[in-house]
Amino acid sequence: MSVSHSLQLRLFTPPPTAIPTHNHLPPPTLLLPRAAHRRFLSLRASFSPETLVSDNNGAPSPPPPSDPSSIEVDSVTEAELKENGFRSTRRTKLVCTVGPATCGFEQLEALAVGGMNVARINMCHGTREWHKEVIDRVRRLNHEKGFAVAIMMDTEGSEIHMGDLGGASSAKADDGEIWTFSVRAFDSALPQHTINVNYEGFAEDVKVGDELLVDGGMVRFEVIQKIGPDVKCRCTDPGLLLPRANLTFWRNGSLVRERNAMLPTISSKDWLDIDFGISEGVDFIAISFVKSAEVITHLKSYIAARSRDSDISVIAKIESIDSLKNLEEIILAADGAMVARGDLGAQIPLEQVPSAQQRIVEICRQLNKPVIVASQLLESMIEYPTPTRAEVADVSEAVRQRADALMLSGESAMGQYPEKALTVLRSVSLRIEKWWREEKRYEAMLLPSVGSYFSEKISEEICNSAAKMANNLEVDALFVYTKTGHMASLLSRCRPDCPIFAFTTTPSVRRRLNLQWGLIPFRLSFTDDMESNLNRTFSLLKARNLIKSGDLVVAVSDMLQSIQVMNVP
Ligand SMILES: Nc1ncnc2c1ncn2[C@@H]1O[C@H](COP(=O)(O)OP(=O)(O)OP(=O)(O)O)[C@@H](O)[C@H]1O
Ligand SMILES: CC(=O)C(=O)O
Ligand SMILES: [K+]
Ligand SMILES: [Mg+2]
Repeated sequence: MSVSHSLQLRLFTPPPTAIPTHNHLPPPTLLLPRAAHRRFLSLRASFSPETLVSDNNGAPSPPPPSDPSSIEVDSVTEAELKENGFRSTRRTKLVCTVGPATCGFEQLEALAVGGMNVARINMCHGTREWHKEVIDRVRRLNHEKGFAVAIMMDTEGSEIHMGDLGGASSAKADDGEIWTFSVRAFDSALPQHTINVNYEGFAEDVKVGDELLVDGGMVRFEVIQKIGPDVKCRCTDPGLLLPRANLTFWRNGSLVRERNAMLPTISSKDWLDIDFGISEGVDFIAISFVKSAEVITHLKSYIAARSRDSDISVIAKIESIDSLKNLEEIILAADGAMVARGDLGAQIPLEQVPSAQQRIVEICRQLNKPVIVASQLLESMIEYPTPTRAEVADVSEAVRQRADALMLSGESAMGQYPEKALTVLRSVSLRIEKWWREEKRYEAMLLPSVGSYFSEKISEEICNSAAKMANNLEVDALFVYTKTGHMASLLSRCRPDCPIFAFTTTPSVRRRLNLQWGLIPFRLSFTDDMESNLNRTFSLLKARNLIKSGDLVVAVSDMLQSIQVMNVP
């Protein structure tokens, strides 16, 4: 088999008659037939000369269908593009945890309209039937209203957590109060000031004098007495106890984890949930409390064997000391990562969380994996309609670090102002992104080569060059034609100034691209003939008023490894 790669750099200038020339291109001087105006500079790396990619004058391409509906993009993006143009589209993606406050069809639709790119369901809470209904509603929303909201299933993991408070939505623990934490299964209602704990070994593992942290320290207790399965604790830091909040215990200032470190990352209940996720065709599975790369590799091969066609991306949640120790290899094995600051902040000192976040975001970018910054971004908005200034600063910092996505947890799952919280994420993202572009704050981040094969390295070089060209020429958009989504993610990694229109053939790839920075995923059927793909895309997008004549575009594709620069005819 012959191997051929071509890196083509084309400068396509349309005839001057009908088409306004972009101010970065010199006006053409002669009126010639169309083909003669295609000035191209081509730089080719090829292993076999006879397979050099031609100038697309080979096989005739099928005529472009005239039906404009054969390109799919979500209605919110479409409206945004029409109203404000390319420059103002949001680049940072938004994930919303769906809970009792947002599980209805209209509520989900309001989130989608507000910019939700990914809906997260947390298997810690609710029944499988409940989750199935949410998945069905999101699917219906996509189907009926043209959204491409992806679904992320988050596993429970083998953490130690409280029971469900006997149906109460929360309970207040006051300073000095004595509460009982028990592994007993209570048949009837819970006695007052009693908390059920899910971990059998709890009473054996804790010692009198240990500090017990609820929800990473939102509420604290001191262990004062052990009576069989019951552990009596005195509240030292008062606060609100939420159903199934997680529990950690500390001894002499450090986390005790000898025993729960032996618990599997994926519990037997998690495997059932994963089977459920696979059969429902979720787009992402996020694995809680990942300790090593092996568990990710293991899960990925399990998914591959179970679901031949539906690719599910595996997101490693970084929320434990072990995951920080094995960070590079975990991220390398996974398809993406989440900075799960809630639990992370319970496992390492709080003041170390910001630097851990920065490191995780940076490594993900270098290894070309999408990264989500999660937890407490707008925590006060669970109760109040406006965020604190500190929360806005925290969101800004994550956007400034150029994370792929931000996530709402309780704010959207059970808060009073889910849509308002989403609006805050959206407007802060837009503002910080704009500021970044205006200030031309290009970071001096070296993007190492991530591919193992020569053809992958070529793709990387093409994307790096295309992104640089797009910035230097101040083009309106990058176009990428990608079957697997890989070229799109390589462009996203460069964090270019302009939006990236990612054309892909399958709905599931389109949904998964929705997690990545700066990508506007479109579904479009295309061929190996780039000339015909481009012409077809131009006419379809023009018919929907999404682009106009004269817009300057840089296009790359993973079928024909090329870079083309052109004005929309
Ligand atoms: N499906 C659900 N049903 C009921 N309550 C939910 C559901 N999903 C989330 N919640 C509520 O929203 C809160 C925040 O949601 P989130 O999923 O971020 O919580 P978490 O338990 O802190 O996360 P994790 O367990 O992954 O660390 C939860 O503590 C819970 O009270
Ligand atoms: C999201 C999550 O699991 C955490 O912050 O702990
Ligand atoms: K979880
Ligand atoms: Mg967690």
